[in-house]
Amino acid sequence: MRGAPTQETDVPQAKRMDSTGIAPASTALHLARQRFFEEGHDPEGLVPEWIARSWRRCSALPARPSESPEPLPQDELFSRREAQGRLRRHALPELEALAEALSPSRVVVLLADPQGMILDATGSDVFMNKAQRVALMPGVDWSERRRGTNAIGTALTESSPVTVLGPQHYMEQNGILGCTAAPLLGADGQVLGVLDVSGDPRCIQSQTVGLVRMAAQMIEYRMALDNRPAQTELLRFARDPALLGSHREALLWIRNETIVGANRAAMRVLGMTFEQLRGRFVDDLFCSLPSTDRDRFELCLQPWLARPGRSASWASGWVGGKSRRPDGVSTAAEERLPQKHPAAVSEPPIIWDAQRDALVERARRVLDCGIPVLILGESGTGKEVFARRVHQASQRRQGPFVPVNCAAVPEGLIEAELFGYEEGAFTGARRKGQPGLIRQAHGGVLFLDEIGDMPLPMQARLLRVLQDHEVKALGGGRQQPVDFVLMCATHCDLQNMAAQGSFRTDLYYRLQHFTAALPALREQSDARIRVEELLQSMLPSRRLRLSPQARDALLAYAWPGNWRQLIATTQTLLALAEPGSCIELADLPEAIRRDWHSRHATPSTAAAAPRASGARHDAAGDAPPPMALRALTESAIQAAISSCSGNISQAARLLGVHRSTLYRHVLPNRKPR
Ligand SMILES: Nc1ncnc2c1ncn2[C@@H]1O[C@H](COP(=O)(O)OP(=O)(O)OP(=O)(O)O)[C@@H](O)[C@H]1O
Repeated sequence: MRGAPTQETDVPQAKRMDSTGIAPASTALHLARQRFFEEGHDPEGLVPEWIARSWRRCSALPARPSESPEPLPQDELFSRREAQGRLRRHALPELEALAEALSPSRVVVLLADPQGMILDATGSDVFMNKAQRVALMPGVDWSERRRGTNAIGTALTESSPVTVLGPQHYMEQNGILGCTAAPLLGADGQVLGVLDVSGDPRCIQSQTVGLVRMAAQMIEYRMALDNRPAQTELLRFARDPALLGSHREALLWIRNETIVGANRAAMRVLGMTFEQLRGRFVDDLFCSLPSTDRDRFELCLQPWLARPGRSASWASGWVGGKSRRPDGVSTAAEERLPQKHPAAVSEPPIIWDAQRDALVERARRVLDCGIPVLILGESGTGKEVFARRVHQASQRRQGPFVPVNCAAVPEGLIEAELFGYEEGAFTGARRKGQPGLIRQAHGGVLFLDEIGDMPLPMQARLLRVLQDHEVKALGGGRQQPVDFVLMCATHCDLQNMAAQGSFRTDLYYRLQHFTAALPALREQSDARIRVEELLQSMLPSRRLRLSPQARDALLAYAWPGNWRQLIATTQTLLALAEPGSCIELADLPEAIRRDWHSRHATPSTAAAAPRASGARHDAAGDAPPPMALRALTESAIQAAISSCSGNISQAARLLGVHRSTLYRHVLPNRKPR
């Protein structure tokens, strides 16, 4: 059974937390644990009701949840990810934006499939390492059956957002976690997956809970619009016309005048559950419906639905299916609103200029002659966006564009991923073998991102493929001809790496014929104009304004994460602000506020600034600045990287951490792929 549209009761629970952790609730909680686990008494009244329900369910399980679950083998995890391609396509950008918004906290953002299997994780590597100790990582099943009461599993079972803090977890070992999760629901009421933020229990604040729910709503909205069931019409409505076209608009799917689907916003606006809505005639709910597919219409609620405080009229619009014109003339499906509210629904705009166009054109000419293109630039400068534009402009635009992030593929798997493998090539190989990404790029472009991180033996194999235009899969088989052009990207100094022996010189000479260097945002003389352009194209969709101070802070900020950081920040501001409101300096992320304060500091404001931005401040004024530890870490990392001539894998070995951990430090805004 699908529950009420939202389970708000867990927010106050999170709110009750103070800076010492779960203290206010802890006495009752420990008493509840003792009574339940040692004396067998029901915990009702001592813990939130969904925790009590879950503990009861877990104690009735035939087998105790596992304390040390083994993660799935890599290839099985790949298959599970492949099976959830659509979910991941819509959810991963939100995971990234959430991790960005929560980055100062020690949290990880997780995506799990409808069975509770964690597919993806991104966020603080400090907490990621801790989470791995309790197997909170991709490839592990966090259903209630396997891991007892926990936010992912319990949200799935309850079909409702839940927060589980510290000892509320069924298993004692999971008491180090604070987790808040929201199930991702399809229009037909099916659970499509779960979005979760986990961290130290003190990091799970009511703001975290709100952000997770908002991100879940955003994912559900994108998925809903991406997959309208056949023969249905979509009625879009909202209490406030400004919400039309945003992820907060209500959606009802209607077939033959009957409701067959609804999103969470529709359930909330109408005050009905999915079960109460499904099968109902749409005329039962509304006195009048739009007679055409106009995008603005005063919609009137049936008197039986009207309640004090519930407004009876909304703006609305129809999409697709048969037209509701009075003359009964049918029209083809029309997706009108997304075009009218582009920034709210569609991807953020790409800001381009004539200079980049000229660079694309030069790269296109080179690519069309079969010569590799090397793109240089810091993380987030748009190297992949650029590569895709070159591909789209090239003669190979009908062929595939296959991106591979060499830094994100585990070292042991990169060979199989790239070159493919034959049936039974190694333990855990998929039964039918796999063609490999190089062969998938046949007729198109292979884009190797972070080529500087490709292991040396792989570089030798890649070079052979580039020379022979043939590829041979692991585990035997014959050489197969391949026709692709290579585009590569890196933020490393490949020439220096080649001189130091950590990158093959012959491969370097093969790649460096044409390089396109993309400047960091802060290096562009017209950066302020570019940032303004992006803000101008995203903010009006929600009728948002910027206070002069907020505008100045955003325009003057150096954006170390470049476009990626700028977009994630703007999307978070859009998500959090009320439509029609004015964004103030205080609404901006701490780093941007701090930067603004440091530039506008007078002797007296300098002392007040950190306090205003919420940072800790020592009364004596001689405490180390809050960033000292991070600065120390960064300088140790930079020293290790330079002593290894930019080779991340070597630097990671030197520091005794995994290279993906190092990448997260060097490129804090990397996207998972
Ligand atoms: N010119 C641009 N205008 C607006 N958004 C952009 C622009 N270039 C890139 N972006 C956005 O910034 C984000 C990062 O882009 P992209 O992945 O191309 O960067 P990258 O340099 O390849 O990063 P990395 O090296 O970390 O893989 C994406 O969300 C992309 O849409």
